[in-house]
Amino acid sequence: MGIRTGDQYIEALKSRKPEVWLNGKLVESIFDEPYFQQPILEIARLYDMQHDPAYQEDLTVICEETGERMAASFLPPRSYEDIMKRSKAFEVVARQTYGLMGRTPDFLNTVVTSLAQNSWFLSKYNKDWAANIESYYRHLRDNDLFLTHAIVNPQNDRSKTSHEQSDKFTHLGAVEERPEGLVVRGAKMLATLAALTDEVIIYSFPGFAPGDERYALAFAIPIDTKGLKIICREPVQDGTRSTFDHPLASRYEEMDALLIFEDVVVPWDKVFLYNNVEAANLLYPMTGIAEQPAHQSSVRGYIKLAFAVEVACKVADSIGVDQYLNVQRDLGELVQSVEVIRALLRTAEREYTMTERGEARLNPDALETIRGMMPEMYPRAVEVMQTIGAGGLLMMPTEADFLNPELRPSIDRHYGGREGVDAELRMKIFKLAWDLCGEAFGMRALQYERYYTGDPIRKRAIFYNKFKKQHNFDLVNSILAKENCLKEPQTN
Ligand SMILES: Cc1cc2nc3c(=O)[nH]c(=O)nc-3n(C[C@H](O)[C@H](O)[C@H](O)COP(=O)(O)OP(=O)(O)OC[C@H]3O[C@@H](n4cnc5c(N)ncnc54)[C@H](O)[C@@H]3O)c2cc1C
Repeated sequence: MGIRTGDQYIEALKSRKPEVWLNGKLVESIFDEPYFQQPILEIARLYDMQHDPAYQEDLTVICEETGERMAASFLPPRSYEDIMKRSKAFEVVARQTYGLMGRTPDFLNTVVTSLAQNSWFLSKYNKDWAANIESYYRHLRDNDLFLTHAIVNPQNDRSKTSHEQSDKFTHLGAVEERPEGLVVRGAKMLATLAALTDEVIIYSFPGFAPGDERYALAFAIPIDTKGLKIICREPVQDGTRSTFDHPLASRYEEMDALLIFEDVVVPWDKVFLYNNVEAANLLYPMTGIAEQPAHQSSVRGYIKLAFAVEVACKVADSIGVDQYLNVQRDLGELVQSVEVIRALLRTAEREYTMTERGEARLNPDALETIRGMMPEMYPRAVEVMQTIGAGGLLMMPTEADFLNPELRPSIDRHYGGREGVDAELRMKIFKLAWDLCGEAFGMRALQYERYYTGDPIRKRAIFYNKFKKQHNFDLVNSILAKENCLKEPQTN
């Protein structure tokens, strides 16, 4: 089939009925559910862009195997040109959603592409796993499917591993092997956009201990597979909020969910890893699933940060406070943080290396530095926005007030900004800012930057430990090696 249109994506959504729970109710029709409608249209728009002559060259490439167009995120990177082709595609998608939708289809396309490109690693343990991921990659690519993923065990008791939890199926694990497939039971988090996707892929961060064999799993299934329960978090919008009042929250709500597997049968040809703690722990370091998705998320994060910084600058300019030194200092800091991320991204792309098997991998240190800095830089941008917007963020009336002819003269008189910024423009700017720095939507977007790629604290500690192991400390060693003799005291 090749690249899908938005309509084809929506038709697929309408054709199935996954078990999605929202606000205590089973969702009857995903497409007709008001909470989901606008985000569905945003995703559909991304599929349509693949067919739009204005974007097609940036977003798609011709598949060598099929001769059809495919999303550029399915292109296995084998050169600098491939890296930059993908980078451009990630950026076009990110710009469309202002970086606020983190789990657009391109994200997991890169995960499956990197797993398939490195199937040699799985074949060391089981030839079928390698063949399964390769054919899954083709299935995903050729049908242009939309995936969610859940790779983290719910918190429950973090001081214990999976097999030590009081219930052995609190965390997702294998129950039994049957001829038709592997039966799995338990929960996994935090599947963003799960209700709106076609399929889900499960794998895990490293960290399995002996005894955790049943939890060492990787597989994929359609989102409407029997026994898969999707429980959504409390929504941040209800589908009726005005785009004037909530220009971002009303459009880009990415619903997160807990996935509970109630004796779900995973066909054997969709199992990529099972019952092998060593393979599960090495999956990240050996297959590039850290780097390829990190490329997508770095580009997206860069756009999101750049957007937040632009909003902060507009807030300051609209009320004339950016003439003050302290405000200029804060905004200058934010602009520099965008430049830091941009520079790191370009470094990661330029300083790629080729693996023995021909994969072009971005510089992992630069990518990890982006992932280490963003959890501080993005919240800082939000904090500066709150500080500069101050009380003004809390006095904005609604679209209904604005449209009321009785109120309008007062609004026009009292809600304007500096000269040249009328009440409508100022309200629009401040409402953008409020969605980012006050609304639940904005707090979720902030929490996303902190945690979407794992715990930033432990990730930074891992980064330091790797540095210590691999770095030769030649600068300091060279001075230590010099003969810095203590001078003998001069005697006359
Ligand atoms: C908005 C959002 C969207 C997300 N989307 C997805 C998604 O689509 N798919 C997906 O799979 N995941 C997703 N995630 C989940 C994300 O991967 C996890 O939140 C992240 O890995 C952190 O894990 P945790 O939330 O369980 O925190 P925990 O690991 O439980 O950490 C909680 C706190 O305890 C500390 N802590 C916990 N364990 C230890 C330890 N062993 N040593 C030292 N300190 C410890 C941490 O430092 C942290 O401060 C999303 C998260 C967010 C916030």
